Amino acid sequence: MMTDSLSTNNHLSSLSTKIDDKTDDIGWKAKLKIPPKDRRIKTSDVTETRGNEFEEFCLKRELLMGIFEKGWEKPSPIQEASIPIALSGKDILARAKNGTGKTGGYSIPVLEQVDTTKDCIQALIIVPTRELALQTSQICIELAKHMNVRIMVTTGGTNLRDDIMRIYQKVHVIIATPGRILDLMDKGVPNMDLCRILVLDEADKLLSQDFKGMLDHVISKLPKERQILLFSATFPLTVKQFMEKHLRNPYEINLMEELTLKGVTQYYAFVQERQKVHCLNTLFSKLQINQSIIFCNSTQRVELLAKKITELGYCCYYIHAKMAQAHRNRVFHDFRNGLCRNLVCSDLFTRGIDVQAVNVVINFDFPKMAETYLHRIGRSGRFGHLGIAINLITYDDRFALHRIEQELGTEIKPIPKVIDPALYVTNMEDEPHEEK
Ligand SMILES: Nc1ncnc2c1ncn2[C@@H]1O[C@H](COP(=O)(O)OP(=O)(O)OP(=O)(O)O)[C@@H](O)[C@H]1O
Repeated sequence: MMTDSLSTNNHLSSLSTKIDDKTDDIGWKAKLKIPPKDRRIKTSDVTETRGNEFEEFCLKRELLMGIFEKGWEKPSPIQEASIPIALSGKDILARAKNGTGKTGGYSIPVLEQVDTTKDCIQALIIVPTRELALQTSQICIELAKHMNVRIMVTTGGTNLRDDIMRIYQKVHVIIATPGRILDLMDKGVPNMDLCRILVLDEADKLLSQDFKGMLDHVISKLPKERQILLFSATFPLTVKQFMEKHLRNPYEINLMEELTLKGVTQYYAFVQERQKVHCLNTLFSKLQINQSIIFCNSTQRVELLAKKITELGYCCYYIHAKMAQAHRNRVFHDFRNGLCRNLVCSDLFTRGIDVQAVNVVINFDFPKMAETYLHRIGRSGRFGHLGIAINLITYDDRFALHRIEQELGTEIKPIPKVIDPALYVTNMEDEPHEEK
């Protein structure tokens, strides 16, 4: 009898534990600090999913908490496609449109795979610019908020000795620009023996001539058994050689039937070089700019134009690679926080930079390459939102305009007298808005 009642009691207590677990299971989500919902219209570039939930990927509870507290309710198409495959340990080449969530597509599986009981570097994420490294590390830190993962960012333009000291403390994930991580590796500072995951974000840029084979060098320092994840919106043929050399039977994801974003309407205005500033002035007076990014083709022109815009009476920051890093950081930080409406920049900001409030991109100077054009206009219309891209085209640019239109299979229309605000202005009533 005794035994029976004991076993019944045990049974009851295990039942109540299960019920507790269950309520806890429901309860943990209710306790999260979820940011206000983003109710802006989104295009099918991010809404056309298979209907998966983040919970379905068998992620650690702590990671799920970070994802939901970031305001990410459901995985975007690239996240649905890449997370399960990356978790299976396969090499991946993933191509998806700008602003559709590639960062989450690799950082979620990276964070999930880190074993926090081990005191060693387990993943290396490389990106082409310092600002992008900062942005990416910020996202990883937010996603890992409830985990014990130690994340470190290391880029040029900062004190090398400080970074060396930090690496000697416990680090699990490093986010770096190529020059700095190679510097550190050449000094034998980070122990990469157990770093089994390498991510190249904006992979085609990292594998371009701009980085002179640096990535081959980085890979030579990693263990033989490793997983490589390549992400970008553009994969020119030049990437093939690298793939054949370093990737093992990679899983290819290509979510880009068309190349341009559905939410971004593109226009051109024919102008003479000397009319460009006047034309920009007209655009400023007519457009409803929430925030804008204006691209020039050289650092000199960035500074000159920023000066002219300021003289016209508009608030404007500028950023390019020849500025001191501390200054660059301040500009990036303040622009992202909406302290100024317009940012003039070089191609430093062409890739990856995510400022959700940008609804207008202006190519003050038209780029030469279709890839550059695509990434530049992708600074607006983030996560399926609306935006416009306006290109100032001189006589000399006319062939490049047609070539890029053809290469991207897209239409860049002549600018109409009036641009319908419905194409690029969302109701920002619920959002913080600073008058300039
Ligand atoms: N699942 C999600 N739900 C809601 N928002 C998301 C989700 N995933 C990402 N985002 C948001 O979408 C924006 C764009 O994401 P991200 O910068 O990763 O895009 P990307 O594809 O890497 O863009 P690019 O090609 O320009 O580098 C970010 O502001 C990010 O917070």
